[in-house]
Amino acid sequence: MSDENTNTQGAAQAGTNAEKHGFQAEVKQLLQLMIHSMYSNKEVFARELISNASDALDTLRFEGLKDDSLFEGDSDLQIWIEQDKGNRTVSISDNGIGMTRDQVMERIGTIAKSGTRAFLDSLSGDEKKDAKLIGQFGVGFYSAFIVADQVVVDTRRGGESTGVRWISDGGGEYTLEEIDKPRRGTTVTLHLREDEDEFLEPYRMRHLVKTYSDHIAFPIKMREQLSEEDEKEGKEAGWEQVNRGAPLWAEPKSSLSDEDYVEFYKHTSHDFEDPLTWTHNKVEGSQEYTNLLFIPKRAPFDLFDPNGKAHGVKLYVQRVFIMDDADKLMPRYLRFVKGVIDSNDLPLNVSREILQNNRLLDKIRAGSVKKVLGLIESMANDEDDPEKFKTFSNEFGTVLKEGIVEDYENQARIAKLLRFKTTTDETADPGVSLDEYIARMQPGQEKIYYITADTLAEAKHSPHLEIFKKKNIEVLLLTDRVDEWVMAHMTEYEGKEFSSVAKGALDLGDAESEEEKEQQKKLEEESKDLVERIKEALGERVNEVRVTHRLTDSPACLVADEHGMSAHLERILKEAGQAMPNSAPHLEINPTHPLVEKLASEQGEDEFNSFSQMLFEQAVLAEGGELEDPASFVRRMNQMLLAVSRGAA
Ligand SMILES: Nc1ncnc2c1ncn2[C@@H]1O[C@H](COP(=O)(O)OP(=O)(O)OP(=O)(O)O)[C@@H](O)[C@H]1O
Repeated sequence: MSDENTNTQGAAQAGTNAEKHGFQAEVKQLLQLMIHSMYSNKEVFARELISNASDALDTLRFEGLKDDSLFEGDSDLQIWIEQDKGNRTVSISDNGIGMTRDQVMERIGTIAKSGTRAFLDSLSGDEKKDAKLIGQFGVGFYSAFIVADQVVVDTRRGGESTGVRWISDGGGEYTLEEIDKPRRGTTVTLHLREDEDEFLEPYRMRHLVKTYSDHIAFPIKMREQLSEEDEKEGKEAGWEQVNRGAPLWAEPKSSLSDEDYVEFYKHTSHDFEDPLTWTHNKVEGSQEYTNLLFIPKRAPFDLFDPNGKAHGVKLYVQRVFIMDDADKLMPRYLRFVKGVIDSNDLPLNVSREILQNNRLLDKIRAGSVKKVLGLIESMANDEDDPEKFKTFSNEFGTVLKEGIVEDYENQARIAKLLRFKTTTDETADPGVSLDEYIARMQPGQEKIYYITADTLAEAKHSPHLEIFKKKNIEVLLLTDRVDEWVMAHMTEYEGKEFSSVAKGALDLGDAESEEEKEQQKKLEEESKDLVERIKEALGERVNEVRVTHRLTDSPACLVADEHGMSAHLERILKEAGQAMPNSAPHLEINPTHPLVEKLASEQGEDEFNSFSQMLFEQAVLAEGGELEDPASFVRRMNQMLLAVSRGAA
């Protein structure tokens, strides 16, 4: 067994048939950054390489279910760690699935993750901060270069006749050559850097394995430690298992410590930070399964990248790894959840096709979603430790919102967990809940009001909010990209309807007194002529002109149809390249505003027209919209300024 676990004498020299290849530019940059910013956490290499070995064993066990020949008669799956003081190397070997030459080129030397470039650009140069970010990106195999100045990978895929050797010093190039490799699987040999001799000490590596990889489901073996006597006699050390070697999730909760969970999380998720929280359940009854699900502390950099592939939740059947296609196990809106689900009932020879429409799996998924929502609820209700929910909400609140659309069955539960900035409390961290909103609704107020906009400033200063401010009615300020879409699907909460302040004729219900309603009616009567004249002047640019109910300080604003799209949504869709029919908005005017009074007294036809256009155009701007003909707006504005200054002179 031992003969294969180290592959070189001193620094490895590429053989004569070796080919040189260059790293992808991103890899080069990531390597340099990693070596510098991760140095204070250099021991992560052990966890990362052992995780990769364990994944390779999992894959072999799964593929071997269908193709027994992959095992090549050796189904005793293990990981070996060998230290060689003479050559100053540490090697980590597995008899897992291994890689073909093409796979090596594809997987080591390139980074397939989408958004890598953007990620690298987002690094600040501050080593401490960057270390956290890189950790979240997944340092993986490349972490080997933190402690090694040369890394050699020998690998042979199960069933292939030849192996391949990959050698690199992390400087931008690697060589590849064909080798003879009797044992299937992979050996990664690290030629340690000058000051890294600590990793040659057996107790140091054992400690690392115990600390970080105790619950890897496969035996991790190291050399027995010989007594002085045995050494004198020249006895060769055998192998002994140094980790616990049982899958953590299968053990009873009572025997596990928080450290056990944290260590396991870091392994399965390749996360660098501790998880925020977790839930571990053994479900028995008509279905038997175990789930161990974690919520991370930080959103991955590609959370909103449609091509981003999160590590997500892994499916096991009777402890055998089956797949990590997170979509089947967790809905999209919980894509940040990590961990394992292990079923006792699914057949071991399941294929992805079978899993496509599997009722058992659907039930497991539904049960696991309920557990995750329960976990979030317990954070939200934990008054002793509000920080956790704050972190959760700030990192994942936006994704959770997608659940309103995606998971109708749990909509009410999800809505309860959302937090919003509002006109009453825009500094609340993480925000105001709908329950809090309802508790402070004004007497007579029946609806939950909201406004959507691109930015908080735009939302806050919208003229649509004027009457709400005056009446002390709280309005939710929605500025996430998904908000329009979410609100189209969330019509009510606890029997209270949602209402956009920018849509339809405003009805404040009993929040308005009879007297106010009378006054409004009177104003509408008196302004009939003015409304008609403005409508005539604006023609097709507006749908309807009416006297506002919303404004107290502004002269005019735009309003969308009750059931139509808000101007904000129309803009989002246009920006996304969707062809939009040009739907004209309603213009609401405030006849008590001095500018509108001035307009009403304008006798000249041309002046009235020009003034009306300007009123409309400033309403478009106040809404965050763009003018089709900004130059004409500026011309009209200048004309008016001149007229005013002449009048003043
Ligand atoms: N011991 C191994 N046996 C087989 N394949 C391996 C082994 N180590 C690495 N690989 C392959 O190389 C790929 C890249 O590994 P790397 O550790 O960089 O990234 P990762 O494990 O996919 O994700 P992360 O960046 O989160 O660690 C792996 O996905 C795997 O396909």
